[in-house]
Amino acid sequence: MLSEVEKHSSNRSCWVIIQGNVYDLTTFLDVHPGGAAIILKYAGKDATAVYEPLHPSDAITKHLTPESKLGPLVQTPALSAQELVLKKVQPAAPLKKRFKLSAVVSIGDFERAANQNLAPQALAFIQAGADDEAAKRWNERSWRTVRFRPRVLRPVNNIDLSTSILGTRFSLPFFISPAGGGKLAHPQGEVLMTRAAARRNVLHWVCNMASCTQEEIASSRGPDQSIFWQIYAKTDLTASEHEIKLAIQRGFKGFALTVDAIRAGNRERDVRHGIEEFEEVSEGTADNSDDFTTPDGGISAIRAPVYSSFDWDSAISWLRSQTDLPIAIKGIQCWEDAAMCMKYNVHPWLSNHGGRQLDGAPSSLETLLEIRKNCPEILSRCDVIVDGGFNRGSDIVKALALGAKAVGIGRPFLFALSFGEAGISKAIGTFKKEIETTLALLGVETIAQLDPTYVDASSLQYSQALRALL
Ligand code: HEM
Ligand SMILES: Cc1cc2nc3c(=O)[nH]c(=O)nc-3n(C[C@H](O)[C@H](O)[C@H](O)COP(=O)(O)O)c2cc1C
Repeated sequence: MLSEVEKHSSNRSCWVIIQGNVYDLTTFLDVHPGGAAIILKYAGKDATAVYEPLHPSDAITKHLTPESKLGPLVQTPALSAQELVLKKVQPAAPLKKRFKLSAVVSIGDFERAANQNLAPQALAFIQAGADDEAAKRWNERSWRTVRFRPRVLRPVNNIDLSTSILGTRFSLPFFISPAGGGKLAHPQGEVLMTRAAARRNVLHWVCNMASCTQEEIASSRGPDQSIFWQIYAKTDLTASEHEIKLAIQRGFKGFALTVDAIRAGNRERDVRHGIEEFEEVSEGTADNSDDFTTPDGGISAIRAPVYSSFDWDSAISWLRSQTDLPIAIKGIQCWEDAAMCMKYNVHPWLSNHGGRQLDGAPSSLETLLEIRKNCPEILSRCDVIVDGGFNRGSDIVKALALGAKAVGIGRPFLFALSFGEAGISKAIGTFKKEIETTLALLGVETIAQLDPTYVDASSLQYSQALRALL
């Protein structure tokens, strides 16, 4: 049990969890080639995320006695990750003033509200992008470089936003993107997203790192509600196979394999949170200039290791051996990989993970335009999904006009979740209203009527040069 491990957190008794097993490293501390101090930092905790990149795979068998292995951690992985995440969030000080839902006017206001209402560490985890967060900023700004070419004197009476995503019909062309840590925003977590999605007939593409279990989410579904499941392939592929099997039994109607995160991105906003940067200096203060240890990776570091040996052939045949349901590959960042999706009969999901993985990655707009230029048939043969930086309905319309089938929304819905189900519902309604207004002002009534003539993306090339300054 995790609570038992936590009791052994000193040099008198030092237990550490690595890859799901508990080790007693007390006697190993003095002979550890990396020194005792670094291990003691993780005493009583899970050190897998920091251990793995630093050690050869046979380090444990070579350097530890068999008795050091106390056994597997008795707990489901989903629960232990969740417990760890929630433990890391310092309780927010009681709020004197809370941002109220009725004051939210735009999607951006949900982030302003979250800044006020959420615990700072939860906020840092959700907001974080990789490195200097340039990709995260560019995601949003790149869409702003596209302008519309409205048509006038066209009858616009009934606007219909319904569309199909991977073969299932939904009322709106955007969806709740898979994003872990819902309970950081609201104690009930992702089930509230599922419920709000049911009311609005919007897709909730559930994340396998969700803080609610697959079962809780599946059973909170409304009648006839279709939800999809996103997976990371875990190093233990049989665990992922089991998860997919259960998802199929529980009625999930589509899958995504996320491929842009075989390592966790360097999310410094998350890592920096809570670090005390200054220390009192007095004569005799120890010189610690050779202390090369860095703070643990914040909440982002708490995740199961991802299987990193797939190539296209093995990944798709593995997925196909598990399910016949439609599959999207999430994290496509160039037209060549989108063409691979088409070749393998899966759907490309153009995403840079909200700028959380590789800073310098293209925004989904750039990848979409690459596809239009180099291999436009992808757009007719696959459902091309895009995400990253969408916080205006008008930007969603730009993506649809350029050939995207649906748009994923990540952070805005996490911020909205801080208001519970009502917040999610209001966020969906806000996007919907903005899309309807945009379509009316463009002179179209349905998504099918949109095409690239309604937008002009030519100024993107000039803005690209400015990206470095963002
Ligand atoms: C399961 C117990 C562990 C064993 C058997 C072990 C073994 C080793 C070995 C053999 C090395 C030398 C690697 C090399 O030179 O290639 C090493 C280095 C190191 N280990 Fe561990 N280790 C353990 C746990 C940990 C933990 C929990 C941490 C915490 C983060 C850690 C952090 C480090 C660091 C920072 C280095 C130095 C890496 C470098 O110099 O680049 N180790 N360890
Ligand atoms: C806090 C957070 C957690 C996320 N967790 C996952 C995840 O577990 N799996 C995944 O495929 N994508 C994950 N994403 C990425 C989102 O699915 C999506 O690609 C991204 O958030 C879109 O960018 P946006 O936040 O600007 O809308 C996460 C994003 C955030 C912000």
